[in-house]
Amino acid sequence: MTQAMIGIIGGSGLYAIDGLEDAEWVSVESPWGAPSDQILRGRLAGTPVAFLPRHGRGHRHSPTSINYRANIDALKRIGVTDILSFSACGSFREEMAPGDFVLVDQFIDRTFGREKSFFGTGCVAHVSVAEPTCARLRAALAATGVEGLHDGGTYLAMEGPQFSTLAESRLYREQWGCDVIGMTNMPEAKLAREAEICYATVAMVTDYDSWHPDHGEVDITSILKTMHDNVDKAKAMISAAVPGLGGTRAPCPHGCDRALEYAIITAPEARDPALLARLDAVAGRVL
Ligand SMILES: CSC[C@H]1O[C@H](OP(=O)(O)O)[C@H](O)[C@@H]1O
Ligand SMILES: Nc1ncnc2[nH]cnc12
Repeated sequence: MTQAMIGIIGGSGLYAIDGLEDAEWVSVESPWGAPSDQILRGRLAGTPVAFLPRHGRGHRHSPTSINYRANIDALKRIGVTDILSFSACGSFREEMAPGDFVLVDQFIDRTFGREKSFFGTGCVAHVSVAEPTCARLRAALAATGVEGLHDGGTYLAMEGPQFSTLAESRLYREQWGCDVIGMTNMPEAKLAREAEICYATVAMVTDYDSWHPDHGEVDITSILKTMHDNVDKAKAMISAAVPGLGGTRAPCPHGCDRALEYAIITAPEARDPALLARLDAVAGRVL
């Protein structure tokens, strides 16, 4: 039986968490390059936790330059079974107001120019991301009952780093039915699925993007202020959710932890040994 270790990826404004027992920042080497930062490892109410600041401490990496593969590989390598991703986002819904949190259940991936898979020439795999976040983790987060929580929402992942034009904002909201927008949760969620790690996103609303007639353009100063106000709520949510996810971990009822079971289609004799070596942590279970 697997022991749960909860990975927490902190987005803009969330660069560390407090209250971890035996906390230490550890360096994790990955064959996929350098992760965003060291990982803060410790225990929360006895449950092993590994925290990674997505942009690095001091916010050094842009959404495009984050090495998402190294981040997910490093978390897998130190034993993470479940990831709670925390992210700042813009809102397309009047009722999803700045300060509210949205438990994302779907994504539209409009990012480009990022490495989106651990697999490729020499080892081809196709996993399903029809349900890109884990319903079991979402339920645990919903049960924390923090104020202003919306259970379900579609997150538009854009490349950035510039915010959207008004026409894009209206398109995503009116034609595509998106609820929130951010720049980082893709390919992160896809890579977590390839690594067989359950993944859930808490999108923390900081602004109304640019569509809202009463709120004007997105402005980074007010985003950072709202984000600053959101951080305590995020930390409270982490403290409330993590203990219930700890202990011996039954197989995920939604199959996130078995995503690779039938996904690799390259014949064993056609596989590239160099790529297989890099896949040791991510896909070692099935290789
Ligand atoms: C600081 S606003 C733009 C920035 O914030 C979000 O990052 P994260 O998802 O890591 O919180 C957004 O996606 C942009 O990268
Ligand atoms: N409006 C917005 N668009 C993209 N990413 C964001 N992060 C926070 N607000 C955002």
